[in-house]
Amino acid sequence: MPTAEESVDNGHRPYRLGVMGGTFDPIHHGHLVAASEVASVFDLDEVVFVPTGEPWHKSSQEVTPAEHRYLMTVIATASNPRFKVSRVDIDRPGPTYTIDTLRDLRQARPDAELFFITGADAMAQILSWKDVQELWSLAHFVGVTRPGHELQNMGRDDVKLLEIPAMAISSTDCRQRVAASEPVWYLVPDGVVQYIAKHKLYTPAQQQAPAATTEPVA
Ligand SMILES: Nc1ncnc2c1ncn2[C@@H]1O[C@H](COP(=O)(O)OP(=O)(O)OP(=O)(O)O)[C@@H](O)[C@H]1O
Ligand SMILES: O=C(O)c1ccc[n+]([C@@H]2O[C@H](COP(=O)([O-])O)[C@@H](O)[C@H]2O)c1
Repeated sequence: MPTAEESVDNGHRPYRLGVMGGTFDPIHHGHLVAASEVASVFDLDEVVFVPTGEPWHKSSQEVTPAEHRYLMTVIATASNPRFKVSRVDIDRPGPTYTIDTLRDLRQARPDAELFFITGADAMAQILSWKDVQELWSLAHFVGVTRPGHELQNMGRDDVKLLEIPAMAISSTDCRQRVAASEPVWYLVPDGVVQYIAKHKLYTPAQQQAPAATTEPVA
C-alpha cells in the first residue's frame, strides 16, 4: 500500500476513505472535529463513521443499545455531505474488533485506500487490539490529539499523528451531565440533544416516565 504522501503526489490517486470507529454513546463534537480535521489534512473523499456493535473493551460498563447510538451518529453527521455512517459493526454478531471492520470495509470498497482515525487514548491501547499486526496492513492509521492524553505513534513510523483543536469533551461526561440534569448543548449536535431528551437516554430510571399499563387515551 502506498504511503499517504505517495498517494497525494499521484495524479490518479485511489479514493481515500476515512474510517472513524467509536462507541458514540453519545457522539459529540470531539468526534466530529477529529474526522473533519483528518479529512482536511489527508484530503479524504469521505469519512465513514462506524458505531461499535458490542465493544468488548467496554464490557464493564453499560452501553446504550446500538440502534440508538447508530441513529445519533446519523443525525450528527447528516449535514456534512462527506460524512457517512456504516452499520458493519452493529450488524455483525459478537464482539466488535477493528480487524473485522476493516476487512468488511475493504471488501465493500475494494477501490478505496483506508485511513483509520483514533484519538490519543485509543491509539495508546492499540497494541492490545485483536490481530494488531495484520491491522497495519489494512489501513493507514491516523492518531489525533485529545486533551488529557499523550499521543504516540506506538513505535511505528507509518502511524500518522495530527494535532487538532482541543475539544475537552467525552461521552462519559455527556452521559453524566444528562443524568445530573445538566446541559449538553454545544457539546453534542443540537439534533443529538433532542434525540437524547426524546428517548430519555442517560436518565436514571426513577426519573423516567413509567411504562404505560393501560390502553392509551384516544
Ligand atoms: N474529544 C476528543 N478529541 C479527540 N478524539 C476523541 C475525542 N473523543 C473521542 N475521541 C476519539 O474518538 C473515538 C471514539 O471514541 P468514543 O466513542 O469511545 O468516545 P469517548 O468520548 O472516548 O467515550 P467514553 O467517554 O464513553 O469512553 C476514539 O478513537 C477516541 O479516542
Ligand atoms: O479491535 C480491537 O480489539 C479493538 C479494541 C478496542 C477498540 N477498538 C476500536 O476502536 C474504536 C474506538 O473505540 P472506543 O472504545 O474508543 O469507542 C472503535 O472502532 C473500536 O471498535 C478495537
